[in-house]
Amino acid sequence: MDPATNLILVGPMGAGKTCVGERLAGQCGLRLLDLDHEIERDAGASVTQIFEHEGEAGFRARESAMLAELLRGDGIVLATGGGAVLDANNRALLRGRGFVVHLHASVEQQLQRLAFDDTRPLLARPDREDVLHDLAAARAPWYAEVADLVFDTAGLGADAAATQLAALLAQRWHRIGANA
Ligand SMILES: Nc1ncnc2c1ncn2[C@@H]1O[C@H](COP(=O)(O)OP(=O)(O)O)[C@@H](O)[C@H]1O
Ligand SMILES: O=C(O)C1=C[C@@H](OP(=O)(O)O)[C@@H](O)[C@H](O)C1
Ligand SMILES: [Mg+2]
Repeated sequence: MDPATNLILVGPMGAGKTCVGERLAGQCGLRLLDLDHEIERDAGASVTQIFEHEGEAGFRARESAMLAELLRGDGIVLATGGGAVLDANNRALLRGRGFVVHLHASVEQQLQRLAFDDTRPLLARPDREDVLHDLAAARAPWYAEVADLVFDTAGLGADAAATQLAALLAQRWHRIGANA
């Protein structure tokens, strides 16, 4: 962890990286960048379209390249995608370029939050619950490897999660140059 730099959110689909990240950035006076949104902007295509045309491997290559580009800068809140921790180089970059928060959500919460979502290609199948359990088991070591802090969003709406996380970060994240 480099205390001088960025705040990075990792965790599974539906944990709230994007929506809690937006609120948190506002509270911390930082800019939110969302890795998926930046990939989509750069590609001129949605994540789903990229998966369709280039496969998951194509998406992962774009994800690694964009992650490296975004983490060249300082002073951002970065909401990653759930699979950004799969690649060892990505994990080294995450650890080296920011304070990493693992936003945790249970599979039950993920299923509820994403019940009507059709923008996540890995969940475009009937056995979503099995997929989410398998991904959680496979990725748990990678989230643990990169995380400086684990924050469980259970029972908290996005606003409350951001407020509580901001309070925790004021104690735990010693950002050089920050007033807090
Ligand atoms: N703490 C929360 N409480 C209730 N709903 C949430 C919470 N966090 C996220 N959501 C909802 O879950 C969905 C996915 O959130 P999102 O921020 O896109 O997750 P991620 O980026 O981690 O995949 C959105 O509809 C969002 O409003
Ligand atoms: O878990 C994953 O592998 C993915 C998570 C998604 O982002 P969110 O975690 O923001 O949903 C997105 O990057 C893509 O659909 C793949
Ligand atoms: Mg997201």
